[in-house]
Amino acid sequence: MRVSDIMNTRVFTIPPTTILQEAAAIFDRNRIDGALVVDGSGHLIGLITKSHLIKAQAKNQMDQQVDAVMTTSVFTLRDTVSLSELQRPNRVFSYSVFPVVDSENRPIGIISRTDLVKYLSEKSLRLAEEMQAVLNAIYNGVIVTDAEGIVTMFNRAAENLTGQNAVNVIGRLVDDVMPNTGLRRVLELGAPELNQKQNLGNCQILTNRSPILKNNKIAGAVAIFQDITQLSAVAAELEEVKSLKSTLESALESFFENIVIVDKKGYIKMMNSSYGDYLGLDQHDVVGKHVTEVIDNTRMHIVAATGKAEVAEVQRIRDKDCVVTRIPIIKDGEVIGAVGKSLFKDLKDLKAMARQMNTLQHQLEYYKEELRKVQGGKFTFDSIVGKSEKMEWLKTVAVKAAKGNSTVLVLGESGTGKELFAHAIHNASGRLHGPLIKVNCAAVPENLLESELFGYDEGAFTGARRGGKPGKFELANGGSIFLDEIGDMTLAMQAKLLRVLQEKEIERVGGTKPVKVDVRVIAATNRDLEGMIERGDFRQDLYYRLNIISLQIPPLRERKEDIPLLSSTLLKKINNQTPHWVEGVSPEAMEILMEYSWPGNVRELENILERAVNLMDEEALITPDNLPPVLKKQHKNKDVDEGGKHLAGIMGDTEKQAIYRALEAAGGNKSKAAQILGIHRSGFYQKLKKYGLSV
Ligand SMILES: Nc1ncnc2c1ncn2[C@@H]1O[C@H](COP(=O)(O)OP(=O)(O)OP(=O)(O)O)[C@@H](O)[C@H]1O
Repeated sequence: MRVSDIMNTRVFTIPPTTILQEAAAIFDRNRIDGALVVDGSGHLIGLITKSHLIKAQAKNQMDQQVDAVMTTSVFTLRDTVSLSELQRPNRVFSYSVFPVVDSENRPIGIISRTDLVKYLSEKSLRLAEEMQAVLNAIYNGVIVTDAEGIVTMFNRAAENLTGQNAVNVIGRLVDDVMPNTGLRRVLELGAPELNQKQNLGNCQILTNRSPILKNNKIAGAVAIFQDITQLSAVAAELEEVKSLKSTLESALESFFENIVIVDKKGYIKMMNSSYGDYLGLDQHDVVGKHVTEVIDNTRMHIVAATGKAEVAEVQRIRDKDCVVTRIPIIKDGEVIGAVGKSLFKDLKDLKAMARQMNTLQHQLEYYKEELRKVQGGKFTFDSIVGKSEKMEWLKTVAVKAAKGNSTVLVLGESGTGKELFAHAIHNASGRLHGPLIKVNCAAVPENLLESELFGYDEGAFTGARRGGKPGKFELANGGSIFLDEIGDMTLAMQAKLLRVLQEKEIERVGGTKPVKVDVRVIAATNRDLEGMIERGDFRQDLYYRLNIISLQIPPLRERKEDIPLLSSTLLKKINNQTPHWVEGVSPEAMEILMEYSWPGNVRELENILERAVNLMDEEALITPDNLPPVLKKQHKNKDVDEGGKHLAGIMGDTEKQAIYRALEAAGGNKSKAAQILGIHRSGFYQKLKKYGLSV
């Protein structure tokens, strides 16, 4: 607003030569308090007021001219001067009237102090209203107090944020209505407090508090605050995203595989250091480059464009065939990029891993098998390989024998599979859920065998365990006991065993009362029990007890037709324990195996195959080279004989067959077989030995 809008237009001007007496008359006549003094050209040269006249009258100077008392440093207001200027200089208020002049300094009006005050108070009211409107319009809460801490301003945002009504707050001590504003402290210390976080109900606010200074004195305090709950949530989310990103980056870094991530246009967003190292590039330098510029034969940009995954593809990178997988990254149903990883940086790695896995798989199978063995007789008749007539017949007899409860005596040379039969019998019997306890009578020291078999009571002997110890018979209760190498038992032990078989009860060493046991006995030996009886080394009565059902397992040389099937079954077992996987036996090697006499029977066959597999590198079939010299030597001798078998050979074969048939007819009883053949028992034994036959 301009001065002319509010000025008083009644302008009284008088020349400087006017006598004061006259001037007083003009003032009275026109009821004015002052007049402007102008020169002959009408220019303002001063101001004379009633107070000038009063002072001159007191000094008896009323006959003097106006210019003697007028104020010359008069404050003139040009019409063009904005009223806002009037608020600044304090001296404005030291006069009761002020001249308003034009650009030529000619008075065009007068403005009184009363007008100015009136105007200024109206203006400040308007200003206050405007300010309130502005404050209400802003999003930040504003609380203003005076120097006493009385709230003078409280905007709408402050109302919303605090839940308080301005009407209830303004005019009251800030501490009474809002104890946490901190404004009292600001008033006391005069120091601003900026960026202060504080909780307000469920919100979090950020406040700036400052003192309001007037003439270097604290005239009040203001707090400006805003709700940063959402901002905090966003910041927290951002923190989370940041930490997730760094976790992801470290995860990718920790992978041994090469990993690259591209955006939908195929520009690299991330590459792990493993990939960078592999390419011989700095992983950070490649970010932002198109993937085709960085990785040979890449299809990452295609996958990012088509959204179609490509799994386990071979890609030549840096002159090596790598196995790579490319997966599109899909967000909200849209492909936004692709991640690629090369699992094997060289196909050779894949092969090595396949080999390793194969080995592990085989080892697993092996240990499973071993565990099965430890846990009990898990071999069944299906585990006994053999399609020869002799083996088929033996298995049929054994299956029948298994169903009953009678003692079974398994006879046969070492390595023929006696233990296998013992397991199979147990598992085919009604006792299969009970234990199968094995005792190798030859392996346990003679003096310990009794306590091993029957257990001992506490204090039975020095060093006996407290509480005693159950023997194998007690442990086998409800199941079967496999007494291996029974022919190696002393006569004294034989007597004790016989008693157990008869009484079906045992007596612990040092024990006083017998313990009933329900155990089926399966005994085995490779020794000639009948011959031992004759020599007085084995009790006949025990033999009869054991020999209720006897199974004579033929040696391998008498069932060579089983060799191919046995070989392939045993090879599978061996493969599970060795790093190589051998398919089978070559026809040439098989010919040698078929010719060999196999004194060690199936166990020997197993050992020879295992030896061969261990000597092999990558070959799939066992060849004659992989077999031990002793086998090949026998083969050569046979070749030499092949040209013409001399009579002794033919006679030997015939004799061997006759002995075998006699044994069969006698049900394995050697004395009877000798009788059938009409020869003496001792001569019969010699022939058995000569031809490697066993009962
Ligand atoms: N018919 C068969 N089928 C499969 N494997 C067999 C067969 N016969 C024997 N074997 C295997 O040959 C090895 C020797 O078998 P086993 O221990 O049963 O013989 P054994 O007659 O009890 O020997 P020993 O008298 O020396 O104790 C074992 O590894 C067994 O699994």
